Amino acid sequence: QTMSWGYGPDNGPDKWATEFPVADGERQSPVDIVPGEATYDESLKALNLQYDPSNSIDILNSGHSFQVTFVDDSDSSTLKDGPISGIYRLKQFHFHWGASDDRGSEHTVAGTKFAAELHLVHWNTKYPSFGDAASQPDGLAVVGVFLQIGAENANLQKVLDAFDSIKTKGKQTPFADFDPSTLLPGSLDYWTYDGSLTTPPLLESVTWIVCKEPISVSSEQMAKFRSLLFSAEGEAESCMMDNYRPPQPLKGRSLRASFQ
Ligand SMILES: NS(=O)(=O)c1ccc(C(=O)NCc2cccc(O)c2)cc1
Ligand SMILES: [Zn+2]
Repeated sequence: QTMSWGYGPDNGPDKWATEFPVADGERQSPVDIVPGEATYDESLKALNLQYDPSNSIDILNSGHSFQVTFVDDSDSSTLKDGPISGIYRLKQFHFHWGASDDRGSEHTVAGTKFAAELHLVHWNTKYPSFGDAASQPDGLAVVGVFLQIGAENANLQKVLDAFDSIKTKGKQTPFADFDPSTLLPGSLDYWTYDGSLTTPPLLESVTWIVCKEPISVSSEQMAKFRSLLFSAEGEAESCMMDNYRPPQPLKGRSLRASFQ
């Protein structure tokens, strides 16, 4: 019985290719973003993110991260413009983080690791559902935001305050009226490239949009992230940390910048 994927020595990123051969594919994520190698593209539009806080439903410990899930049966929380065409709906947001403040992000910037990375996951409404979109080359668009150690982030704290009721894998609790735009940086300058999901099934269906400006998180708040468990209730406790995939080869892909 093959163990399910995770981030440990026996089931972590170096082992994923066995069950998910696309792990060695041509458009895998994350990547190391080298600003000097990005091409400024003046045709790239500004990101148009319109989120309705009433669409937030619940917060879940998925066993790999935690996620806040949104109602996506209408165009009330959407991503438009930027590098994409059409309308993409917000499905969920989640994070990746480290066992210590010196690592945790998936994308890196000229080798620099941030303490954590936020992913806002959207799907292309030209397809009937997230699941259908996830298997299409233009099916998904994920906005990535780096978290850098600094001042406490009051907006992020609202998410962390829900952690006591989702400590173990599979637990979820209502999480209403949360506006994810409060987690966006002041500038929406971004890098963009064609990539994949950063966890199995690693589908090569993601237009990545990584914001240049980080948001802040305090060291104490990062400790709260690490209070979650990978393990389910009744299992041997395993702290949720280092749930990030390291950068993958760019393999000739173009990396564009929306800014000079
Ligand atoms: N870290 S990431 O943003 O690349 C990411 C976003 C979403 C997912 C995800 O939704 N996984 C579950 C899934 C994947 C494909 C089809 C499905 O129905 C569900 C995984 C990774
Ligand atoms: Zn992610």
